[in-house]
Amino acid sequence: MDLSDEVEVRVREDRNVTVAVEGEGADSVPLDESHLVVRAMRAAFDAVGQTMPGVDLRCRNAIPHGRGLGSSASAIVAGVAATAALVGGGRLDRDWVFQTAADIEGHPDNVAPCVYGGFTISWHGAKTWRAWTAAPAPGVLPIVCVPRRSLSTQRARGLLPETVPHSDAAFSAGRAALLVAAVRECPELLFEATEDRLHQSYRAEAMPESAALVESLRGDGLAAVISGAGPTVLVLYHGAAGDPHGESPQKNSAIVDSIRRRAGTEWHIRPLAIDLVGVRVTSPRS
Ligand SMILES: Nc1ncnc2c1ncn2[C@@H]1O[C@H](COP(=O)(O)OP(=O)(O)O)[C@@H](O)[C@H]1O
Ligand SMILES: N[C@@H](CCOP(=O)(O)O)C(=O)O
Repeated sequence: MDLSDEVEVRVREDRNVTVAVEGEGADSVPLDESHLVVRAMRAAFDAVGQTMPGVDLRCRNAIPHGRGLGSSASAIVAGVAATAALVGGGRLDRDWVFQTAADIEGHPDNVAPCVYGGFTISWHGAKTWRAWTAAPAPGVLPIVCVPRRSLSTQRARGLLPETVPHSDAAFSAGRAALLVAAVRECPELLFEATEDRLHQSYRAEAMPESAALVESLRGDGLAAVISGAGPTVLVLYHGAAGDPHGESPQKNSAIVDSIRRRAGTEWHIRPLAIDLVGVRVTSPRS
């Protein structure tokens, strides 16, 4: 989705590292070596066998933290992409960034869309992280409902059971396959494709308001799910069910207004474009 942080990196003459943060996380993230972008840069320099130079980092953050919108993956990808550009003379090797960032994050779920943009499926192959990317069908509009309260991915993970019933696993495999067809070609199937039996009910106790909003929006026929590990609610909208005209700007704005009314003032409702490019490195500013 088209929601991104910006990290400006200036190489220093000495080995010191400074961090300045504006926007999301400005009052909570550390400003020292433990800052996630610094950690990612250091790990990426280690991976290429080079010593990290001193840098001044300026982070302008737009992605809310701990909301299931992949802020940690974005920070890691920013640090690794900056390193790739510094060691590669400005050239961005996306595949290397993907491998390195997924190693650091420990899974590729959010790193893959950050690096490549679009709709991605990612997994671990025999030896390396793998990703398949494609553009969603025209007119699929993601709408995120972001609550004020955050929830760490670590806590949400802790609520998942070690095992699930075989019937739920089979149901989920079918829905995962259906989701690919729905996002790529048949958005009218998005509602059924987003039925979940793998994580939402287990995590509901940690985010009851999100679980209630998902249920209420799905009651209206909207394809609402928990985004990532939560607590953001994501709606994948594509016109009203049975409407032959599909989406339109007016209808999109009407649906956003209706979600706003339903969710209430505790939620920030944002329609987001789909970014098909992924991480970008721009030339040094003068
Ligand atoms: N831009 C950033 N800069 C520094 N640290 C970050 C940044 N984004 C995320 N983090 C770290 O990652 C944590 C959130 O990660 P996580 O719980 O996985 O949630 P999310 O769904 O937002 O990725 C934050 O509390 C912070 O420690
Ligand atoms: N899909 C994974 C990872 C979610 O990460 P997040 O940072 O988007 O919350 C999961 O559900 O655990």
